[in-house]
Amino acid sequence: MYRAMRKRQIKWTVIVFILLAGILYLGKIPYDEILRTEVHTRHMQLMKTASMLRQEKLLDVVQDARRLALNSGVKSYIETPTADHRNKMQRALINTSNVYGRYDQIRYIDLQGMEQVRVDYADDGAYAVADTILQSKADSTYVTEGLALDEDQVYFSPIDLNRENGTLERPLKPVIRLVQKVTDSDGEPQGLLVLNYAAGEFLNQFRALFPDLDQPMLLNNEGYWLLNAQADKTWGWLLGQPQQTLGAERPALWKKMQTTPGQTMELDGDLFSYQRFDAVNVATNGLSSYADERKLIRGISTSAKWFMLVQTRSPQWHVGAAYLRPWFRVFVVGLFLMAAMLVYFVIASREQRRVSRAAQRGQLADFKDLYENAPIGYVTVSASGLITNVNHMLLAYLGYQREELLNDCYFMDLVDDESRAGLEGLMHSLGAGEHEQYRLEMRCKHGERLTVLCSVSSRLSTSSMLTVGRCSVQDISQQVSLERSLERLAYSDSLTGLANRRHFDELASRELKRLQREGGPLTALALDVDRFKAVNDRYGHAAGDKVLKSLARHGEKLLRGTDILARFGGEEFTVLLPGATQEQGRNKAEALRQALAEAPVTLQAGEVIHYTVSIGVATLARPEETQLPALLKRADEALYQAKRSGRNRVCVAEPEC
Ligand SMILES: Nc1nc2c(ncn2[C@@H]2O[C@H](COP(=O)(O)OP(=O)(O)OP(=O)(O)O)[C@@H](O)[C@H]2O)c(=O)[nH]1
Repeated sequence: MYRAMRKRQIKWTVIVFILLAGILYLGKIPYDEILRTEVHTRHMQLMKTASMLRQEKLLDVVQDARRLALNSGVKSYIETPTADHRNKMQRALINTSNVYGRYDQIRYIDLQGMEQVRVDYADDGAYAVADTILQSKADSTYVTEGLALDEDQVYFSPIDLNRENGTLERPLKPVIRLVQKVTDSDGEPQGLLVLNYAAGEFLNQFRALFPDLDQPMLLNNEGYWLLNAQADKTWGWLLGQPQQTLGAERPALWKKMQTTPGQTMELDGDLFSYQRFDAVNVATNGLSSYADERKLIRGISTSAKWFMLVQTRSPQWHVGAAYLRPWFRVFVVGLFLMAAMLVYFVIASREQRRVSRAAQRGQLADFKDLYENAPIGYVTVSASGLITNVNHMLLAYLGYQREELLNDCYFMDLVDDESRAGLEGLMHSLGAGEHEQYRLEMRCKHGERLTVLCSVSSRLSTSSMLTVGRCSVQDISQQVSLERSLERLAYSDSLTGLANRRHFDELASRELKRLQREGGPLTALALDVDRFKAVNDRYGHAAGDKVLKSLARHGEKLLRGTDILARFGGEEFTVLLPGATQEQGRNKAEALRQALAEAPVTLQAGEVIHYTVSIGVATLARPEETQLPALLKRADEALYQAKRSGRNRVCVAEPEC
């Protein structure tokens, strides 16, 4: 049994563990979705901020160029290109470079593409380079584009790395060239202002916007990295590494970025968010004061189309997840332990209940068996005495079918009126919860009576009201019959059935007490068969017995109900006549003598035995119990006197003094 229980416990523990794991896993899915959404929201917010930052930076550069174009030093050289005015222009350019610190170079290039003034920015400040290293930039795209500008337009070059004399400057210096056309007071174009914006500033600020959990990247329109945590992947098209593109590394992502507006996607467990940088959307970024400027910016919509890409690696995007915290792991272990304990206790208690129910069923079956097949009768009654159950033996006792009694018959209806008192006592004991025994006469179906011994037991409610009563019913008819036989044997003469000496003494004592209370005389007769020995001798002992029985029957007939006739032994009989005076006693004795003398006994052989009796009579006028032996003695003496006087006669004893 315990092994089966252990197996069930293990089986259910495994099932509950699988269910719990399933629930936790299912709970993790939406939870991860929330985390993804949080990361996505953060990515989007930061990219929006970055977009605004970029826009702000570019428009600041435009503003700087505009201001510089209006600078008096610049203007004076344009109007009158003297050496003095050139110095003024140089100072203006140096000034601007120093004030903002974000221009690697600021140049003034004439309409032929020749550098007229060039101010470089170094760690210790801006300075004008020597005239000897000024170069012609007529072949540069930005010069061509600049010369084609309308008035008030500016041109932004694509981002590039700065070169010195044709070779890339180290460390790498990302640069965006801004070209502003300048005109004289007549509106005639005179040259170009070219500001090399050191974009490293912006790239660093862009990077600093994002927390360490995220890896922000910038890519140009062709998928080359401008910014990447792995620096060796950047500027591939300028460093002779054309394969270093996002398109080569993650084709699916790159394709998605080109076809779908900004969104988040998960690749190999990492979360990616991307967004296109689009200068045309300046107004939507809240920089409405610059809204008009965008119309004036040329080239930005194509050459400066970048992509922002933010990657948050798998461990990072759920780094704050509750299920990675130590307390959650403790909670889960606790949960599983509790589940295991719960399974253990539930199954143990179910097993205990099962065992207990089986035991109860066994007990109930035993009880039913004992009840139904008991060798004595059982009857169960409700509070009103209605029979609700009865066993086989009681049905056999009474001769009923079960359906004749069940729920249709009251126990009282089965008890004889003679036992009313016993029945009342029985019902009282049932109601009081007493265990008592009652001897009752029950009525059988066909009218016979059955003497039974009923033992009662009952179940009471909490308010001491009878709920169920039960009686065990034992048939004691045989016992009662035996008792009566024994009683007869103990109190009667076995030959004649008359009272024996013992019974006579009891009956006489009772009568004496009554007479003492009520008053009245008492007469005793002593009766003896005359020459009985001769009867025995002549006809045999059996014939003598027949004579004695005949005498007893005739004597009983002649006497009153209150008179007591007893055989003391042999052929001697005694009669007690309560309330009879001496005269009445003598008359009764005489009547008895005559009747017996006239009642001979006929034997089977046809012989007739005539016999006579002698009777002695003695009377007590005021009897007392102690006087009985003396009374009987006096009657005996009178009997002897009758014998001596010739027999077949009545003699009366002298009254006592
Ligand atoms: N058949 C029979 N005889 C009995 C019984 N009890 C005593 N007897 C006999 O009764 C006889 C009594 O005889 P006795 O005492 O001599 O007296 P009797 O013959 O009647 O003579 P008297 O009394 O003097 O008239 C004896 O023979 C006993 O054996 C009995 O129960 N049945």
